[in-house]
Formats: sequence, structure tokens, C-alpha cells
Amino acid sequence: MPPTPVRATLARLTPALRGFRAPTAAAVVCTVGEVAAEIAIPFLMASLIDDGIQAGDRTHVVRLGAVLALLAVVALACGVLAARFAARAGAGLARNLRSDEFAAVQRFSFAKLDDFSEGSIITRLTTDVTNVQTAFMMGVRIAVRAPATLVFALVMAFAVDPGLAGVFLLVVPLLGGALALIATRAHPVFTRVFRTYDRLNTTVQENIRGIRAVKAFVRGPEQEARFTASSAAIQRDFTTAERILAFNMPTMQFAIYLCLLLIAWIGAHQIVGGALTTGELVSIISYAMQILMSLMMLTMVLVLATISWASAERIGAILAERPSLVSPPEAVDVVADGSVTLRHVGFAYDSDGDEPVLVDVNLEIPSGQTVGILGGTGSGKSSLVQLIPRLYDATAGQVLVGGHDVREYSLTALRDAVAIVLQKNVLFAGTIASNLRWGAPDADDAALTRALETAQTAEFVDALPDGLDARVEQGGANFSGGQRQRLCIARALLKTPRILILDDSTSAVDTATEARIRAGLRHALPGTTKIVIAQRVSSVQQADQIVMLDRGRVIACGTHAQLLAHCPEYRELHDSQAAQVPA
Ligand SMILES: Nc1ncnc2c1ncn2[C@@H]1O[C@H](COP(=O)(O)OP(=O)(O)OP(=O)(O)O)[C@@H](O)[C@H]1O
Repeated sequence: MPPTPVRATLARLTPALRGFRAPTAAAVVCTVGEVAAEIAIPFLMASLIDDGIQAGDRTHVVRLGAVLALLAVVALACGVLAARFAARAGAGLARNLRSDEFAAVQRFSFAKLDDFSEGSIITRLTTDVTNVQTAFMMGVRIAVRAPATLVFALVMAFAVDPGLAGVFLLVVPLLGGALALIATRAHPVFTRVFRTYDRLNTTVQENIRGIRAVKAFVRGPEQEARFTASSAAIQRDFTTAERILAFNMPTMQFAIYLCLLLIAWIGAHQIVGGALTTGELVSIISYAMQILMSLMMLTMVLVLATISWASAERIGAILAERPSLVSPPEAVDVVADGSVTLRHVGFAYDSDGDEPVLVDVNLEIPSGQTVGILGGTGSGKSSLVQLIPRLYDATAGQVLVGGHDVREYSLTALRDAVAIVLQKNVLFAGTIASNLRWGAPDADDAALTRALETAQTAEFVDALPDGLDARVEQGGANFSGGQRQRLCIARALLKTPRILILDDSTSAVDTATEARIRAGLRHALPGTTKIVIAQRVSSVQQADQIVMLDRGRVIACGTHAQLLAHCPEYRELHDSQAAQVPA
């Protein structure tokens, strides 16, 4: 991926400063105050030495001493305040960035979720945000303090003795150039480190989620090897980056000693010749230290910026994503009925060159019909039904629901009218009731129980000690596959949708229970269009029409009797499954 222009990244991230602009500004103002006090000190010190101590003027010494003490207190107070304001602003920025990123991810289309891996999204929400927060907190102070000190100290040094201050003009550009070179070489390495972090996170996530499969297949050693490889790559990259950055210190020290040596040498000659006072030499040496320290701080900022810039770009990439699946300006708000029409529909997951998953699919489903979809694995059944609630957009042709192209609806209206029970059933940590109420937030317990009865799972929930308030672990891990499936069906039923899509959602349920669920659905949602993806012919043979898919194409469509008579693939499937049923 080419690097994003600096301005674009800044424009993406700065809105996250909302609510924290005041502490940011306060941190900057306090830092400027701190710098001003620190710069004034050497200047007054020169006068204290030359006009007070050397001239033997006690009053001058006492007065200037008091002013110097006051300035030291001001510098200290400003420094403490600046650090506190910067910390508050940094933590606020991080909070806003995380919320903005999370909100952006919620708006991602399914296609976009496929593009960014889960591991990468998590790194961008955690490690990357922490990097930016640290860089911001230090940056707000140092990025103001260092250049301000540099400029003020240079001006003051020139005011004291332009000839001697010329030494800085020689040393500063040389040092600046060297440090910039170091930082630009380290940046690509850090960008690579974060990509490796993504891989590491993906491995951890996949492993934790599938830990039972990992153990069952004794894949622990392979998983460990994958993890170790990512971990070792991070170690390698960090070592390389630190090796580059390690040149910082020696470069700095060389510059400091060179500067001090030149100033002491030239200054001593000038004092002997009477062109410079001792106080002036002391103040120039103080300014030299301030200039070099500020350069050192600038380097630190540069290093931090180098590390965090890669993070900022990655966060910016999430924030810049504009959802591709959006409601049109004058969206249709009501889905009139549950009819579904597919006209010459084509679909590919990656529109640039991927093999199409669906090819020229035509379907006519009148409102209220029950339609079965059968087909081999990978034939495109799930892909087809996901086009109806616009989880993906068709890449060719048109999908119509209730007489309107799905792209004409407000997404909320369309998705409220179409309930889909996906193949991968997901429950969220909470209770059974809180999960069911995703379908209908205001449903009372009686409505929840009715939905559970239709989904043939009321008995099981009743038997739990806490009933509807029984705990659901993350992902529904404390329930069996079949129980999860039935809870997800109940959740969809509570939406009382115009169209109900069951994507292989009863595969983990025995045939007798499945038949009862089918009968329950007919009774509970009589006017709802039902689209049922199934592996078993028996699951759909009662349907008004059955669609046979093969490699993304509709090869036959009709009732059970029609397909038995005219579709050899259907007959073959039917016969093979009938043969498996024990007598
Ligand atoms: N998110 C995705 N990104 C890229 N390709 C995908 C994605 N999901 C599915 N595919 C591909 O699309 C094709 C059709 O998949 P689909 O899930 O629609 O088939 P299916 O008929 O539902 O299969 P199954 O019965 O096994 O669930 C497959 O070749 C699959 O590899």
C-alpha cells in the first residue's frame, strides 16, 4: 500500500481531538511559558556575573538572584501543568480515536470486513491507538518545546555574540540532516512491524476461537510455530529499527562535544583578547546546551513520530473508509410485501477478476411463498441469499424486494424487513433474553417464550435454572450447536419479518425437531416469505418451489414433484438421501 499523504492522515485523525482542544492548547501555552522562563535564565545569569559579581554590586546580585529564582519556579510550574494537560488531551484523543474506529468498523460492508482481517482491525484499535496517544502526549510538549527553545536560544546566543554563535550554524544543519536520514530509514521498518503484529493477532484470535479444534486435531505445535514465526519477525524488525535508531545518541554526543570544544576554544581566545566577558561565555555555553538538548528532544519526537506515524496511517485507513453499502438520498422506507425477484443477477466477492460466484440468476418469489434452495457445497446458496438484505451488492443484474430494487431502500427498513439466520450462528455475551431482544427490543417475556416455542427450544430454556435470564457466554460457547441454531431462529422470529431466510440453520437439529420447527414457522408467520437453504431434500420438499443451484447457476426450479420428474440432479439427491434413511 503506498503511504498516505501526511495532510490526509492528519485530516482523518484531528477530528478525534474534539472535546480536548482546550487542554491541548493549554499544554502548548504552558510549554511556551516554560521555554520563555528557561531562555531568560542564562541571559540574566550573564548580567548577574558581569554586572553583579564581577562589578561587586550586591544589590544587583540580590535583585537578579530573586528574579532568577522566580523564573525557575515559573518554569517548573509551567512544566508540570503542561505535562498534566498533555496527558489529559492524549487520553481523550485515544478514547475518541477508538470510538471513531469502532463506529467506522460497524459501518463496514461485509466486503470491507473481508478486506481488513479481524486481527488487523484489533491491532488498529489497540496497539496503534496507544502509539498515537504516547506520541501525541510527548509530541504536544516536545514538538513545541524543542523548536521554541532552539529558535529562542539561537536568537539569544546571536544577541550575546554573533561570531561565537556562528558555530551553531555549522553544527545544527549537519546534525539535523543526520537525524532526518536516520528517521526516514526507520519508518518503513516500523510499517512492516505493524503488519506483522496483524498476523500475530490473527493467529492468536483464530487459535483462541478454535482452541477446541486445535486440541482435537493435535495442531498445537503447528499453531505454536505460526505464532513463533510472527513473534520472531517482530523481534527481527524491531532489532533492525533499533539498530538504525541507535545512531541517534552517538551522533548527538559527537555534536555536543564538537560544539562545546569549538565554543570553549574560540571563547577563550576572545576573553583573552577582551572581546568577550566571562558572563557572556557562560551564557553562550548554557545556550549551546539548550540548543543541543532541544535537538536531542526533536530527535526523540522524530523517533516517536516515526513509530507512531505508521500507526496513524493505519488508523486513518479505517477512518477514511466510506461505507459502500449506504441508503440512497430519497430512500424507500417501507417494504410493501415479501416478494423477491432476481433479474440476471451476477456476483463476485472481489469484483476485480474473481471467478463469479453467481451467474445470471433469475428467480421470482411471490410474497408469502416458502422457497427451498439446494445445491452442492460452494454452489453459491449463501451468497445468493445475502444479496436480499444487501449484506453484499450484486455485481450484475437486479435484486428486488417488495417491488423495489434493494438499493432503493433505506438499509434499516430493508434489514428490519428481512431476517436472516446465518450459517455461522452468533450469540453475544449476556442472557438468553438480551440475545432474543436483538430481534425486538420491546418484546415482553411472553413474546420471547412464543418465539422459543416456535423454534422448538422453549423446553430447553425452561429447564435452565435461570430460564430466560440464563447466562450466555461469549459467542454462545456454553450451548450446543443445535441449541444455538434454535435460539438464533427464535431471535429472527421476534422481528416478525416480511422475509425470513434460514441459511442451513437447522443442520444441527434432528429431522423430527426440524419438521416441528417448519410447522411452527408456517403457523407463527403465515404471510412471511420463507427462504430455506438446506442440505436435506426432506427439509424443503414441502416448499412452494425449490431452486437447484450448481456452480452459481440455477439449473432447475419447481415443486418437489416437478423436480423429481424433470431434474435428474434433484432425483439423484433425493434418492441418495432416501437410501440413507434407516428403514
Ligand atoms: N467471504 C468470501 N470471500 C470470498 N469468497 C467467498 C466468500 N464466501 C464464500 N466465498 C466463495 O464463494 C463460493 C460460494 O460460496 P457460498 O458460501 O455461497 O456457497 P454455499 O453454496 O452456501 O456453500 P455451503 O453449502 O458449503 O455453505 C465458494 O466458492 C466460496 O469459496
